[in-house]
Amino acid sequence: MKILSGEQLAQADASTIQKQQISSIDLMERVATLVFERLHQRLNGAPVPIKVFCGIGNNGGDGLAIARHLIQHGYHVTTYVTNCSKKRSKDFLVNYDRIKEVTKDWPILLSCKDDFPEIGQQDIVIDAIFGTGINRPIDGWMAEFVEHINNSRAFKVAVDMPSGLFADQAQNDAPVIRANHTFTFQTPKLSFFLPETGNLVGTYEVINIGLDPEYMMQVQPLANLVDKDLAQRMYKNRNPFSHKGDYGHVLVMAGSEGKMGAAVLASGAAINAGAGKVTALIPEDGNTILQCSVPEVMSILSSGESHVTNFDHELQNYVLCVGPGLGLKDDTFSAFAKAISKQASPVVIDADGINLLSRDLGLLKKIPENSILTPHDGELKGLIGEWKGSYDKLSKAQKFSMEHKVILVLKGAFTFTVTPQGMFVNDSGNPGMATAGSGDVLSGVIAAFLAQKYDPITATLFGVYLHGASGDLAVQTYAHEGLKASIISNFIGPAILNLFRQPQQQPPQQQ
Ligand SMILES: NC(=O)C1=CN([C@@H]2O[C@H](COP(=O)(O)OP(=O)(O)OC[C@H]3O[C@@H](n4cnc5c(N)ncnc54)[C@H](OP(=O)(O)O)[C@@H]3O)[C@@H](O)[C@H]2O)[C@@H](O)CC1
Ligand SMILES: Nc1ncnc2c1ncn2[C@@H]1O[C@H](COP(=O)(O)OP(=O)(O)O)[C@@H](O)[C@H]1O
Ligand SMILES: [K+]
Repeated sequence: MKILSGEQLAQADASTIQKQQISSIDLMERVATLVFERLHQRLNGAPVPIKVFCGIGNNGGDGLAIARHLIQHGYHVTTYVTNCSKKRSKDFLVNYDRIKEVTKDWPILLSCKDDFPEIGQQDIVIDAIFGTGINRPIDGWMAEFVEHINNSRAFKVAVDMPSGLFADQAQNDAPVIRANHTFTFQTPKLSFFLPETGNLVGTYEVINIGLDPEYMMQVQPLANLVDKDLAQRMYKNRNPFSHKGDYGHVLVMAGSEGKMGAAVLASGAAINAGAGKVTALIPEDGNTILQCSVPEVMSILSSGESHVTNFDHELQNYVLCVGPGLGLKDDTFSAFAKAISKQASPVVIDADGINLLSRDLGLLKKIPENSILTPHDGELKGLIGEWKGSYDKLSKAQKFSMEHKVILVLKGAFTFTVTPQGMFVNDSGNPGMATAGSGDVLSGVIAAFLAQKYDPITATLFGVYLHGASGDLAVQTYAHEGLKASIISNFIGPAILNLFRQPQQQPPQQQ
């Protein structure tokens, strides 16, 4: 699914009005009806007090139309307009009049602090103050009003976006409604996925409002969301007559004294994700640990006892995955430099591999095009330097990716994959995955898909998605707290099966 900017959504809106021969007021009615239906489905006529707060632009127009539908269906609705400007949108004004068709009461105008209504714990607040048209931080009495809503314990539903939030631009500590749930139109917004603002959205639900398909198809998005649908389309079926040679060989160069687990996790994950063969190049003292932990993985011992000191072996045709638990000793650096210089096809570099690379960024010239680097934020600093906020980080990462022709996997709650061709946001995963070693598993999984001849971008996106999806399945049995890296690895197979499982149908209702 594409993630568009506020500006692109406005263009999509205009293109829809032109091509579908629909007026803007009818499009607003379509949108409001879709939101109402979802609310009605959940509320099922419950007599809860609903307070609808509307701005004076089209987001406010949506709010007024939603309020009208709710009133028409017997809900207990009070409608308010935040009277912050005289410049009201045309479609806001039409819906302002239309509400009179269903109630004797005009919406209550709010113009200052004295007008703020009390908001009860049982209330449902519908936030339709500002959407994508916000063009500056909310200030003055409106800022106090946002705080007033946030201080209430009511359940808050945002229309399109929590008011005050910018769709795709940095904002400092500007006031924003802290929503519990957001109905967003056509595409989610970039700010939903960033750590500074993602928590303001609550859970989100995308409503397809039928914007012009031709525009949606050709527009170059800010990013693409990788969800179950897309992951399913990436999967490659196996040929019944295939053998292990068809699924590639991963060479995991990893581990040092006290960190052999990283080598075990990365190489074990490569096996679990379907690599035909996996070999670990590890320090001598780690051999027993590795062979006892994952018998499916072969080993090559480096001459160093406690850390890897050389890259001498006879293997041909393998995919290199280098870095987990490798350590930062000088002779490990030389072995790392030799290893990456010998590669002709894309490699996966993680953890200490990235730290070693940061020691001499000149080595980037030796890395094959489309190699995959999987830094967490600490490791990323060695590559792109410091940044100020997520938008700056993403822009520096994009520059780095294009300049060095590499794929960057920026790990986090929503992992961003930055490629020279564009940016992708991953939709799977949960906070149970914030546990030591889960990144090692990810690097093994991505290398396994490279070995299975997925192209580098697909191997990365599919690997990142499945890694998160494994965590999401495992958490149902282990809870966030009980999740650990080896469990995530063991759920990769079930996560692949789950890609093709349909959501359970509700049993038909008895008459
Ligand atoms: N995309 C689609 O296809 C569809 C979109 N639809 C809906 O339209 C919404 C976008 O509507 P929109 O463009 O009218 O902007 P909106 O968010 O209502 O706010 C703009 C108003 O707020 C004002 N204003 C701005 N910042 C302010 C501030 N800090 N403090 C105070 N005032 C501020 C600004 O005034 P001004 O800058 O002139 O002072 C202007 O009057 C979108 O989110 C969705 O809900 C659907 O109905 C149909 C399909
Ligand atoms: N809150 C979260 N939600 C979703 N995924 C998460 C969350 N926290 C961590 N993860 C995932 O867990 C992995 C952690 O990787 P990393 O920090 O490299 O761990 P380690 O270095 O211990 O192996 C990443 O893939 C990251 O996206
Ligand atoms: K809103």
